[in-house]
Amino acid sequence: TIPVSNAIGELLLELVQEAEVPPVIAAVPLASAEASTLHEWGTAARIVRVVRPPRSLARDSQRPYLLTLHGLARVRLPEAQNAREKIDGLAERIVEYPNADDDPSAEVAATFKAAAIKLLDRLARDAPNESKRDFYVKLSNMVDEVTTQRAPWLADILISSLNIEYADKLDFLSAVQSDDRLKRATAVFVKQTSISEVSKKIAQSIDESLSKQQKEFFLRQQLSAIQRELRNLDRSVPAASRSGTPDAAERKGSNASSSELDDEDHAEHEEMQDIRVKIEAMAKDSEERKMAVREWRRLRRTPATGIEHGVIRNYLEWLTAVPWPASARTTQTSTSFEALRDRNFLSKARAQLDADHYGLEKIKKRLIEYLAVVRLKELQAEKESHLASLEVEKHEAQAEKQAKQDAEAKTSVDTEAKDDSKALVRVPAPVPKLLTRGKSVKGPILLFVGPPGTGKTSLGQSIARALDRPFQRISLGGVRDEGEIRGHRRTYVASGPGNIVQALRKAGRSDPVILLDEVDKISHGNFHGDPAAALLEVLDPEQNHSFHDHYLNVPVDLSQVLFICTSNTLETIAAPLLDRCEVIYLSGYTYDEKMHIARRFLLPKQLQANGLTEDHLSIGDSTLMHIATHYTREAGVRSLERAIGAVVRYKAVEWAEYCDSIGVDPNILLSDVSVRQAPDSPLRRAYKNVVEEQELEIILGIPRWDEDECEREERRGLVYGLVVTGTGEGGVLPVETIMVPGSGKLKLTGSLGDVIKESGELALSWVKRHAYDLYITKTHAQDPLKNPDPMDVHLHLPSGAVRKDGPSAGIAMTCAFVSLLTGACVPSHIAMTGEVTLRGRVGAVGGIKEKVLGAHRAQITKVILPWANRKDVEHDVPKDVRVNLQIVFVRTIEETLEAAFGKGVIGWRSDVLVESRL
Ligand SMILES: Nc1ncnc2c1ncn2[C@@H]1O[C@H](COP(=O)(O)OP(=O)(O)OP(=O)(O)O)[C@@H](O)[C@H]1O
Repeated sequence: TIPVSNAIGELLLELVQEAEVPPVIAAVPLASAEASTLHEWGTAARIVRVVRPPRSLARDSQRPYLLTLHGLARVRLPEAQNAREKIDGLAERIVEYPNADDDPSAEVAATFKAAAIKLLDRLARDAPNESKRDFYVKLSNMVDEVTTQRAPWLADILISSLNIEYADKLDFLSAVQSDDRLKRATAVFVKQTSISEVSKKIAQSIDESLSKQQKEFFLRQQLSAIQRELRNLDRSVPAASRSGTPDAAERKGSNASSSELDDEDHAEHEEMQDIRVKIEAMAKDSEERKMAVREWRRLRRTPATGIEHGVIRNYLEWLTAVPWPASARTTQTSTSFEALRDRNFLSKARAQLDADHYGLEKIKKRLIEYLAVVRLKELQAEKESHLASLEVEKHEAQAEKQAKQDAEAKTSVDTEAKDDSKALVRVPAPVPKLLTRGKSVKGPILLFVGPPGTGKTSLGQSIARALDRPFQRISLGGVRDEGEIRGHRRTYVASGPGNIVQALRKAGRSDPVILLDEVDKISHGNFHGDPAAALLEVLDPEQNHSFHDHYLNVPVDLSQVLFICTSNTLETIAAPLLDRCEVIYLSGYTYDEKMHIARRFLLPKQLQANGLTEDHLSIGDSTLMHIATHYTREAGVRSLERAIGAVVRYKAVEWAEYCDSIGVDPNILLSDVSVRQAPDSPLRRAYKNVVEEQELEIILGIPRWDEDECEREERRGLVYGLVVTGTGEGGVLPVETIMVPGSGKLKLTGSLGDVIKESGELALSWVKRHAYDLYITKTHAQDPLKNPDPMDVHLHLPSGAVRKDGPSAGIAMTCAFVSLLTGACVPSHIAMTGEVTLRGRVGAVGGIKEKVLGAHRAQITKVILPWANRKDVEHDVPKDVRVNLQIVFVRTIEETLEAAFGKGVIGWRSDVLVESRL
């Protein structure tokens, strides 16, 4: 059955209706699919049926007639080339009937049958479905059973019904003789068989290479399809049947609106893409990129539901989140170098430090020097790397030029008959390196040492602000495990990177300022490794460009990070760590400085934090001073800030109650309230925006330091020494002595170390040696502790739980023994520090600034210090403290006794004042 155009269809229909027997026509194919000329051979066929298109579509001229024909014999068109126009008019006389009644030879028929069966078997094997296979099998059986005479007829049938090239079919149609037809059919079948064999082979090999990936792909597709189905199933369960379950409401909510929780496939895909983009942004050939690529591949291979998948994914997230220099450079150069290139950088930095901190002049000066050095080095490094990149560009241009020249030379060498002298051996010039890594661009590591609350941490923040870099703080207090700094290996459950890498990630840039807080509180070697040793690697500029974090397991470049350490004391810091740092001492503030800090920084900060303004609350100088002296006793300002915060909060409550009572919004200013005040009401309260000194007891409670003041008394055997506590704060410590019945021994208590014990014994020995000169005994030979009655001396330093050591209490203990044995008292406004020798000399001691400031805070008015410490007082003690304090410098114990007890109070037999100079 073939479609024919409407015109031909109408004609044929007429013909059929007019004819008595079914008419015979010639069906002639086109010479090729695209050609407009006819083929020379066609088929004579009887018309079986002509079908008109349905009436509803009749007007549609595109709709063809369907013509069913019964083929009878081959026909030939001698004038096929120009038969086209005649055909359109349906010519009557055009064909010849060649005679094709000869018998084929048995041999040719057998070959034909073999070829046909082979092809049909192959087609049956490769058939995509059952019915096709049956079709080929039936044909094959027909071929097998056909007689030699009928073989050409079967060849005609096979060629017409198989999927064979058009040109081959036309060629076959042109054959008339039986043998010729069989031979041509055999050739076509052999060709078809080999085509199908080759294409099967190709398909198989492609299939093998794809099957692994496809298998994974198909499985994943199936998995997600199953998950989707399960979700749909879950949604279709009636809400009532789930209402008893705890998460019913939640699920109901998610059904109602298409929540982002449903979109997990999409989110998952986006996250993976994000990781991918970050990996691609990493520097080529860098360790981190290699590692990331390796892990990425592993991730793709592991099933998404496995534990391993989560571990690798977590690792990749960390690895890609660290700001690696190459990926970060583009963003950070623009901002951090911008700040450094600014001509006013130093003056701006100075202004920043001044805006954040009061006083600390020497420290600020040192910090400005430090910042200047950092700036110079960074700019220098940037210039060098710029030059290096120019060098690289130059080198690349040269290499390109050289390659071009070489190519030209080669062609000329080829044409000039292989002249050896022209063959140039070029040695490539070494490629200059880009200075991107391993280049430390910072100054020394700063270590701020001082008592709590003296602004160490906030100075670090100011430095970061001045450099326009992110600030991160890592608290090392109580860090016992090396893993906290270096991370834990990935084999540990729930492992992660150390706090250095975490800080880098949070900073988001490879050049932040990282403050290592409380380095003195880090613990040293134990069975968890040595965190202090790990810190050494972090801080060593020679090593930290390839810091090793156990979790990431690739070197991390810390050379761009500015590290600043803080500590309360130097005593517990390991020597190698101390060696890497430049120590800057912050020794505490005088009351005057505290007043300034409170007024300019702490009060405004607390007002803002508690939602008030200066209009709502003002605290007078004397009130602030009362808070500082009676409620705090510290080197820093942290307790002061807390106390001010408590006062501000108290007033904030008062203000809110007041506003509620008069019915106004608490946001308005106090000055506005007076205008809008509501008429008198019984609920109305009063509000006073000034805090007086006497109100403090109601707000802050009973002063903490009043009792201590009272306890400082003038007493036999009691002397006040000056100390520095473990946190670096200076203060006053009483040295108490009493006589108890005994046998002339010395008893020392109060958690004393060896050195302080020895200096106690030394002081007593000196007093015993000079007991006669001091009018304690009547002869040189008498022991003051055995005469008239045998007694023991007990020396105690209060705060027994706090460990004390050092030689600096020497003169205080000596004075205490003298007071105990003579009965004379040292006034309670005097405090002293100094080491004694057996000869009665007074030696220099440390911590003078802290001690003097501590004495000043404790309202001591006279301090006795060793002569050798005059320079410390001159350099370190603020002028306003020196003005308010009488400082006496002493060289010997005799001078100390005179300064402590008063001139002439302690008698001295003058005949012994001659000391041997031998
Ligand atoms: N000179 C100052 N000027 C202004 N504010 C200051 C000054 N010194 C300290 N402060 C303020 O005191 C508070 C405590 O300071 P910070 O936290 O820096 O103390 P720290 O020395 O780091 O203490 P710690 O040793 O306990 O860590 C901060 O709010 C800080 O702003």
